[in-house]
Amino acid sequence: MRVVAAVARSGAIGERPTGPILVDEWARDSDSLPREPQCCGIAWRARMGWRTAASSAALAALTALFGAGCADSNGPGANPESGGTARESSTGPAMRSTMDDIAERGELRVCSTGDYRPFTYRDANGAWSGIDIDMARDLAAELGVRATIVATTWESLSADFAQRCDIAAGGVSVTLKRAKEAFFSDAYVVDGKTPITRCENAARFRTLEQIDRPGVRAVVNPGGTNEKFARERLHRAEIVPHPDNNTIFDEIRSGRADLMITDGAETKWQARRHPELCAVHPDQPFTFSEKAYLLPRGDVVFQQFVNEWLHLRKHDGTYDRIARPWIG
Ligand SMILES: O=C(O)C(=O)C[C@]1(C(=O)O)C=C[C@@H](O)C=C1
Repeated sequence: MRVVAAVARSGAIGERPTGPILVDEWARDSDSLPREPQCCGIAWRARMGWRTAASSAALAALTALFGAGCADSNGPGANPESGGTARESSTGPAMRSTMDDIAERGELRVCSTGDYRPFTYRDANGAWSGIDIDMARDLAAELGVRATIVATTWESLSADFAQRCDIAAGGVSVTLKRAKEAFFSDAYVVDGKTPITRCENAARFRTLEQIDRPGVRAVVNPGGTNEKFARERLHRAEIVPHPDNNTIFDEIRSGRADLMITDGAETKWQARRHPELCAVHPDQPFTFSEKAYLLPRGDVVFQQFVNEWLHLRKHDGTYDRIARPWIG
């Protein structure tokens, strides 16, 4: 699993970067990130880059709300003593945000599935753990509220999120389908789909051509990007649905299924837990995908805050500290 140190450090807002800047396994980045110009109390991060293009209209509205001085940090309003207008307009009518609802409620509602380690897990006693569970708790602490984890499923994630949650966390992949309905935070992990199988079969299932053959049983959890991948890419192999993602790897161990194609991070975690299972080329997966937090559509204020928090936590050691016990 690779970690995104910064999604895009150059280019104007809305401009697609040449590619994510990656660091190896949880490596710490240096302090050498370029400083972003602060504008009207908001860091207009160039690293927000192309993903923010989706919210450019909302950003434009925010810019208008906070004043034209935002456009030029050397322009009128940049210096509070210059008598410019930016400061005045920033005290104008406040833009209502999920941030305000969270503060009033005293609670951050976090949708999570609890079935995808190392990111989210709910044990038999109902206790939650995982990298993204701890990260969500850290976000709640930063907001000065309690975190309430709201159990959801991959099939009902989008609907549950829209109705019941402020954020969804737990290995959520960025997809364009979801991006039509919600915002995403910046990505914090780059991953992709790769096979996991019993080790004696690892050489047999390296390519999709090898896997997609009659007689091969690929077990699949419903509702997420795994199922989408399997249904789009496997036509001759048998797709074996298994509804419980916490017991799905037992299907492979027992021999009832031959393999599963899932995210590299999960194959590594499960292979460490079950030595008879092998992650097949988890660092050269079949696909490119990113993990991010799902956020309310249109709420640029909350999105900006979450991105600032995430950026700092990726660089102050918090993310590494939380992730290390899960990834070794
Ligand atoms: O849908 C997504 O966002 C996911 O990445 C979740 C998903 C999936 O693709 O089904 C990924 C791996 C886990 O095995 C469970 C769920």
